[in-house]
Amino acid sequence: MDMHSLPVPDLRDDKKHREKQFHGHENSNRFRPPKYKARGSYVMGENNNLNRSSSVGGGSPYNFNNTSQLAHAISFRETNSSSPSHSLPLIANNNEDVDANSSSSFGNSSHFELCFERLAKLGEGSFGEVFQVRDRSDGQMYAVKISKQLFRGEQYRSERLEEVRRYEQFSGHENCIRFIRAWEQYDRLFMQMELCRESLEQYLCRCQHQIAEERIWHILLDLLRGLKSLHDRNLIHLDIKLDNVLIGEDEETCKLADFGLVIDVDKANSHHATEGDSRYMAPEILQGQFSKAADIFSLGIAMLELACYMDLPSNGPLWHELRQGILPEEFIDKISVELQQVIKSMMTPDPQQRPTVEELLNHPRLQQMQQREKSLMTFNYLSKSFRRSSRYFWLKMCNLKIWAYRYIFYFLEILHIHKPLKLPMASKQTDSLKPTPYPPSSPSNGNANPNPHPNTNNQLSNTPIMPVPDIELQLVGSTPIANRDYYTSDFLTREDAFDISPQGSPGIAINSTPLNHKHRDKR
Ligand SMILES: Nc1ncnc2c1ncn2[C@@H]1O[C@H](COP(=O)(O)OP(=O)(O)OP(=O)(O)O)[C@@H](O)[C@H]1O
Ligand SMILES: [Mg+2]
Repeated sequence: MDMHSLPVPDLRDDKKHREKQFHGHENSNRFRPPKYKARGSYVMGENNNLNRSSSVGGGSPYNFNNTSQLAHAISFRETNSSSPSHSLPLIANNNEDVDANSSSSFGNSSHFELCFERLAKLGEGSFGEVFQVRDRSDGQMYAVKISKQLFRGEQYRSERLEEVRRYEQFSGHENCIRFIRAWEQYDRLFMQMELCRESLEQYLCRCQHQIAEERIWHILLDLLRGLKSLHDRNLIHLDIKLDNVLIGEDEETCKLADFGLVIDVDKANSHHATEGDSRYMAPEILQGQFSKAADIFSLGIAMLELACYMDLPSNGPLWHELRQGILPEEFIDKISVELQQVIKSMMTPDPQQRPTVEELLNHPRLQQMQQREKSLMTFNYLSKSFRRSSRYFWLKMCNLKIWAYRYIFYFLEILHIHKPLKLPMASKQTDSLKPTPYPPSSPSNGNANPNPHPNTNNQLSNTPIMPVPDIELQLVGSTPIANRDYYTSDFLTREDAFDISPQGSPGIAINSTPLNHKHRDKR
């Protein structure tokens, strides 16, 4: 193929595009090259699965027909699936928050305004504006993409709704954007999806040329995985570019987004397919050849832009050189030979010679990374289950300890009932402790004076011998058995608890809860 003979796309120069976009002055139609009209006209994928499940009415601020004023949920999923896509977003109970610019009555506000608080504009493309919103019903943050153009006709509307089908299709994949639901109202399409941190384009502008090569490899791996989920279904993205790759909330995972141009490979060449951004466009697209290899080229050139911080041309001599396998040395030299080779292979002019997604995923470097990820996941899984089982085991042990202590104290209690302690008490008792007098000592045991203290013998002969308070019952009753672990020392080595000498106050002795260490400290 003589690549020199390729026609130069007639596009406006957009050198300042990146800066402008980063600062939010993007002209959204700038990147769209003139539409390539392939043979015949592109017929929208059969739309007979379309479910318009629910609708909410409202007076329109515009003058549309009645049907367009109603909010319709759009979904191509099975009606019995449990996903929320069949339902419209919930209208919050408290509608007072509806922003002042919109009319707050249910009758005049769009469903979007009733359900979401618009916080910021995240970006804009040729088809839609994307806003960061807070869902009034659950307080969570989302992104909502609102189509810019009104549905001019059924064909245009069908094309826009096709994007919903694709979002739904890839929503479950880790490297594709998570889709929540879509609905149409006032001849516009609204798509609610997960909120991402930023696009790769914005990331590149923020980091300048300081993205580590290791990170580039990780991004490539993520995008190849996302792309594989499309190619496995025989679908092609046709609009892979930094702006259509989003970085998730974890600031790590890269996700493919913007499925507006996705098309079935088999239908792509016989129908009216739309090519994407000319800066990322594979050369064969100009001849009307749409294939999976076109996505590989776009991903390759996007990696070149990311790794070498190269401003990609949308036309001109450099545009052609890049499509003839000539990569400017001053840029490509910045990266390792290994990465250079991968990018060059992805940008091979002949689409047949380009590696497939599977072949790229089998690259030794990417294999090694996947292997490392797998071992890390296994390690995380094992350590998680070890932590869980050790927690379970420890709980069981604690329960055993609790039961063991309970039994010990029940046992001690029983022992005490049968053999109560008979120790002398101080002659002066506090009023707060009203001890019951000892029963008269039995002559049979010959223990007329049970008090062994020599200094108190005389006093004791005139005063009744006081009993030992029921210490053990206080111990059991005042211990928060169910709430903590027990240590033998808590119960068994507390001298205070059993300190019933005449000087000691029985009141202190009664306060024998093992947890109360203050008493000991005071002394
Ligand atoms: N879920 C999201 N979270 C955060 N930002 C987003 C999200 N979706 C889109 N954006 C931002 O909005 C921009 C435009 O979104 P999107 O690419 O879907 O619109 P588009 O009109 O289809 O664009 P294009 O011109 O590429 O077809 C993105 O480049 C990105 O910066
Ligand atoms: Mg886009």
